[in-house]
Amino acid sequence: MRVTRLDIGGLRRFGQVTLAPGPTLNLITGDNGAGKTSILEAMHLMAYGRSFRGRVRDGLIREGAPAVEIFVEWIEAAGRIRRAGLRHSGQSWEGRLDGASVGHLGELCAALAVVTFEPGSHGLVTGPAETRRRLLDWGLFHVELDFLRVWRRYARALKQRNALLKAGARPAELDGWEAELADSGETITRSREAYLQQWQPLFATEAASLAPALGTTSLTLQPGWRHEEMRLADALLLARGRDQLAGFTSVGPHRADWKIGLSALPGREALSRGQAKLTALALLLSQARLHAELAGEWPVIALDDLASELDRHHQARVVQGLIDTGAQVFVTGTEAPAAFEHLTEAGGHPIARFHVEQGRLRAEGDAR
Ligand SMILES: Nc1ncnc2c1ncn2[C@@H]1O[C@H](COP(=O)(O)OP(=O)(O)OP(=O)(O)O)[C@@H](O)[C@H]1O
Repeated sequence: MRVTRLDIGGLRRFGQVTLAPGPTLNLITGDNGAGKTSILEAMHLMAYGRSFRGRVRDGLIREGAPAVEIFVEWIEAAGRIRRAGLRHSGQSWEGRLDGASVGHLGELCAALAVVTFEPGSHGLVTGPAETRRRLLDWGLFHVELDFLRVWRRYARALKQRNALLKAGARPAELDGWEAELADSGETITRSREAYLQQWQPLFATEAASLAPALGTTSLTLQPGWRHEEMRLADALLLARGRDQLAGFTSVGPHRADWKIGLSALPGREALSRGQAKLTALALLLSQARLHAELAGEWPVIALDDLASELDRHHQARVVQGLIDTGAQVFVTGTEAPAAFEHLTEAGGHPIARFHVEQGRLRAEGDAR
C-alpha cells in the first residue's frame, strides 16, 4: 500500500500540514525538534491507534489545540483508494473509514498497515511482554479477518471475569465467562502459534543478514498458561482460588509473550543496545515481509532517524533491500543519510524529498 496524502492538524508543533508522498522512497529532513518524527508519528497513530511516544494526552496534542486530527489517503495494491480520518482529543476519539464512522479503533488499524522503526524500537526485544504481544497481534489483525472479533470476545470475557473476581462473586458465576475465555483464548493462541511459525524463518534470514553475530535465531510462543500440560479451561479453573484473592485473571493469552532465541548469546538480556536495535529491526522487516506474503502487499515502512540508529553499512543494506521490494518507505534524519548520497531515484521513481522547518513542511523544489 502507498500513502498518497497525509494531513496532520494539531499534532505537537504542527498547526496544519499536508504531505503528498512519493510512491517509493521519501526522505524527510530538518533540524532537531523541527517535527520530522511527528510526521511518522501521525501515520503510526492512524495505523495503531497509539503513538510510539506515549499516550495521546501526554503531549501529542499541540499546546492549545482541542484535538489532533489526521487524515490519510492511500492506495492498495489492487488499486482501491482508501481514506481514513482520526480525531483524538486525549479523552475521546472519532474515526472514519471510507466515509463511514468506525466504532472501534481496531478497524482503522486493520485497514492501514505501517511498520515503524524508531529509536525506542529496541524495547520490542528488551521491553515488557505487552510490547511483543502487541506486535504479534498487529500482524494477525491484518491478515486474519476474524482475529479482531475473537480478540474482542476474549477482552470482553476477561473484563467480566475480573469484575466478578473483584466483586467476590460465587465460583459458579464465573463458569460462563470462563467458558468464553477458554474458547476465544484457545483460538487466539492457535493463531499466534501459526503466525510465529511463519514469521520464524523470515526473521532468521533477516537476522542472519543484519546481525550474523547473534547466531541462529528462533521465535517461540509462551501462551500465558502451561499450555503443554492443560487446556485453558482447566488452567482457569485451577487458578480460581488465587485469582479470587488477587482480584484479576492470572492465566491466559493476555499474559502471553514470545521468546527470541539467539544461539550465540545466553538470552536477550545479553544483547548490547546496538544488537537489540538490529534484532528489533530484523523483527520488523521480517514481519513486513510476512505481511507482504500473507496480505499480498507491503506495508508502508517508516524509519525514524535512520542515520543515528544504524551505521552506514546497515543503512545502505536496509534501504536498498526495501527499495528492491517496491515498498513505500519514509526515512527521517537531520540530513540525508549516507545511504542516499549517490541515490537520485528508487525503484524507477525520483526520491521524494521534504524539509521540515519550524512546524512547516516543504517539498524539495517547492518554493513556498
Ligand atoms: N504538545 C506540543 N505542543 C507544541 N509543540 C510541541 C508539543 N510537543 C512537542 N512539541 C514540539 O514539537 C517538536 C517535536 O518534534 P519532533 O520530535 O517531531 O522533531 P524531530 O524533527 O523528529 O526532532 P529530533 O531530530 O530532535 O528527533 C519539538 O520542537 C517539540 O518542542
